[in-house]
Formats: sequence, C-alpha cells, structure tokens
Amino acid sequence: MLRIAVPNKGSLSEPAAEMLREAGYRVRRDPKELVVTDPDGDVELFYLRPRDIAVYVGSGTVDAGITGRDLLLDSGSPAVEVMTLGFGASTFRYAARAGTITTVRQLEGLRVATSYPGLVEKHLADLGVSARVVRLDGAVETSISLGVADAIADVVETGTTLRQQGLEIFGDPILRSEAVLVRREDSADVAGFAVLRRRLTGVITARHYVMLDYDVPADLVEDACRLTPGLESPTVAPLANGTWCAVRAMVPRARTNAIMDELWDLGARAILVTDIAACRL
Ligand SMILES: Nc1ncnc2c1ncn2[C@@H]1O[C@H](COP(=O)(O)OP(=O)(O)OP(=O)(O)O)[C@@H](O)[C@H]1O
Ligand SMILES: O=P(O)(O)OC[C@H]1O[C@H](OP(=O)(O)OP(=O)(O)O)[C@H](O)[C@@H]1O
Ligand SMILES: [Mg+2]
Repeated sequence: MLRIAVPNKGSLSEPAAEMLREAGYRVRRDPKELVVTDPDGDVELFYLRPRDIAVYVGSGTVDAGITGRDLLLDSGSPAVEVMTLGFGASTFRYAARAGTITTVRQLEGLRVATSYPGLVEKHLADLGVSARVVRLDGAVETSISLGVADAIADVVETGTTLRQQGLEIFGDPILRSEAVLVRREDSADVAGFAVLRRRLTGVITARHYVMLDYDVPADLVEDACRLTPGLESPTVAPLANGTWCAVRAMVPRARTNAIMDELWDLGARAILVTDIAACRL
C-alpha cells in the first residue's frame, strides 16, 4: 500500500484533500482522523503538518507527500519535487518598514525574522550577506514593531498582511512556491507511485481543459481544426446529412469562450462545452 503524507492544516490542506478526492481516493471526513486507509485506492493517507511532510518523505517512512515547495526547500530534507499541483501559489519575500531597507545588501549585520530559516540562511549565504536570522513560528510581520527584527522574510500571497503592518517588500522574490508532490530523492520505484502520479495528472488536466463539440460545414473542417487542434488531433465524424461534420476536441478552459466566438464566426454551429470529470491521457 502506498503511504502518502497530506497536509492536516493550513492553506494547503483543503485543496490537497479536494485534489485527492477528485483523484478517486477516500479522504478523511473528520478533521481528527490522522490516518485513513483506502483499500480500493491501495493507499494509506497520513495527515501531518505541512512543514513536517518533507521530513517524513525524506526519511523514507512515507512514500510520497503533498507540501509547498518553500517548505520542502526550507527543510533541507532529501526529498524531491515530482510534479506541481496547481494550487497553494505564493511568493517568499523580504520586507521591512516602508522606506527603511530597499536592497538585500543592506541586511548586512541586521536581524531578519522568518519561519523559514533554512531558506533564508541559504539565500543570504548565496549572496554573501551576513545577517542574523531570527526564527519565529508565525505572525512574523509583527516582529519588527515589537523590536526583535529589522526585516522579515515571509510568504506573501495578496500582500494584505504586509500592508496592514506598514511593511514593504524589497529585493527580488526569494522563491516562487506552490503545492508539489514530493518523494524521497533516491527512492526506488514504489508500487502504486506511478498510479498516484497519473491520477493527479488526470485531475489537473480535467481542471484545465473542457471538451468542445461542434458541427461545421465539411469544407471548413480544416480551418476549424486549426482553431481546435486538441491535444493530439481532433475527432472528426461526418454528419448524416453528408455536407457537415461533427468535431470533438479538448480546449483550454480559460480560452473556451474566445474559441467558441472564433468557431461561430467561421460558420460552426451547435457548439457545446462539457466538463471533463476525469481523464488519463
Ligand atoms: N496566504 C498564505 N499564507 C500562508 N501560506 C500560504 C499562503 N498561500 C499559500 N501558502 C503556502 O502554504 C504553505 C504553508 O503551510 P502552512 O500550514 O504553514 O500554512 P498556513 O496557512 O500558514 O497555516 P497555519 O495556520 O499553520 O499558519 C506554504 O507552502 C505556503 O507557500
Ligand atoms: O499576503 P497575504 O495574503 O496577506 O498572506 C500572507 C500571510 O499569510 C500567512 O500567514 P498566516 O495567516 O498563515 O499566519 P502565520 O503567520 O501565523 O502562519 C503568511 O505567513 C503571511 O503572513
Ligand atoms: Mg501560516
């Protein structure tokens, strides 16, 4: 049975559970459940703190995990990213009181508060800046006004928390993060891992694409197929009337309406869009 570590709390936990559910796995119903066995899916889910997941995966006690890239790199654990999962996006950035510090170089000799000391120490060392990293568990933005740090390095999503504290970002982003599937660096092929990966890829594809069906006069099929090339090649079938064809192709969800307008202008009719519930490509 494949052992998978999943976030039990925080920003990643709901979307991770939703993704596993869509991938057909049995997920927990009660937030107090810490281990869930899914005999049909042949997996065991371990609900762990997102920060700890890379550690468990790296130690080999679980076979795979869902965590944030920032948490993975901060842990320094021998686990590697296998695929991105399309949620939990954030940037990791330096910030300070508006107008005080404007470059990373200026951190020399100063104090930087963060919940990600591994990431920050490495970043500063790579730039040859020697600053004192103050490790805090959370609410890092308050550390400057409380006098324990001169700058912070933290997750920024909308920037609201920074603004509320009168802080401003400076320097380039340290990292762009999102939720990732991880496994141990040197792990041999574990039974079931390829299935997990295929299922998650199926969920991502089903979310990103819709199925488009339409009818088009036979002499316009080539032009229509240029608008909807599908992932490999669209399915084209003759209609019973002999002069029109039915075309079926996957199109990116975000472009659905633009493509429908273009098809309509070309002369296509009966244009239908359907959600893809699941897929293996
Ligand atoms: N707005 C956000 N705040 C915090 N983390 C976020 C946010 N958006 C995405 N993430 C990602 O979630 C992961 C952090 O997980 P963590 O469990 O610490 O989340 P959290 O929302 O901060 O939870 P907690 O309630 O424990 O503070 C990181 O990979 C981080 O990049
Ligand atoms: O840019 P924003 O959209 O404001 O989001 C980023 C904030 O959210 C997180 O804090 P969280 O709520 O997890 O609290 P914590 O600091 O206690 O972890 C993160 O640490 C930032 O403080
Ligand atoms: Mg947090």
